[in-house]
Amino acid sequence: MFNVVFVLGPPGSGKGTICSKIQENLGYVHLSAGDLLRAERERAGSQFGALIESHIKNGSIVPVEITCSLLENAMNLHKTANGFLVDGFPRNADNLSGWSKQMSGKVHEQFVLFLSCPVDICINRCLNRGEGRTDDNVDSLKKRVETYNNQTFPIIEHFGKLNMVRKVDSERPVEEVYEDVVKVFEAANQM
Ligand SMILES: Nc1ncnc2c1ncn2[C@@H]1O[C@H](COP(=O)(O)OP(=O)(O)OP(=O)(O)O)[C@@H](O)[C@H]1O
Ligand SMILES: Nc1ccn([C@@H]2O[C@H](COP(=O)(O)O)[C@@H](O)[C@H]2O)c(=O)n1
Ligand SMILES: [Mg+2]
Repeated sequence: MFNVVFVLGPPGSGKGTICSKIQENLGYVHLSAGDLLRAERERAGSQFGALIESHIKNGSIVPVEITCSLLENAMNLHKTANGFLVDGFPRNADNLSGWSKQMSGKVHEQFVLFLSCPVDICINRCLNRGEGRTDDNVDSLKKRVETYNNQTFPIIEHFGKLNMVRKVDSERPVEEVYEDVVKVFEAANQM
């Protein structure tokens, strides 16, 4: 059974940055749903490239069957990992129900790491990220934030009702955020 930590927060809240550091130090494997979708978009022969790009530009959510299969395939490549950081998933009700259908009995969901940061700061971080992403522009970011507010935040609230959310303020410098994140992992792994 794979241990899974979902990592959620607004676009630009620092999910990828913090997950890299956890992967480096705590033996969890970082799987970013967005990165997996971008890789699938670029894969020669993929039948989903155009569909994925259209969702990415519009800040909308790709059907779960595609994303969940990419995640499960990636997990199966790292069978000895301590656990997986599933970054940017589940993002909406379709993601959540599809994941439950495909993954129940195969994973243990430890908790949800919620990186909380004001949206104006997040948008500025994305606009200055400098990675050439097709969705790091003002139009796409407006739509991504709308999707986050209307579809993703309710998923965080859903997990909150199950007492699974560990919230960390990610408006602060990376090192400070990471220090608190490590405490969350230490507490979870002592139980
Ligand atoms: N705590 C922080 N303080 C300042 N800048 C940060 C912080 N965390 C991340 N950044 C920077 O903000 C940008 C976005 O960070 P990152 O890619 O980790 O966010 P993300 O949550 O994964 O975003 P997305 O949802 O768009 O993939 C990057 O340029 C990163 O270096
Ligand atoms: N569960 C997901 C995750 C992401 N997407 C699409 O990818 C875009 C970029 O995601 P990042 O986490 O890298 O910011 C996102 O806006 C979605 O279009 C998705 O569909 N499902
Ligand atoms: Mg990211």
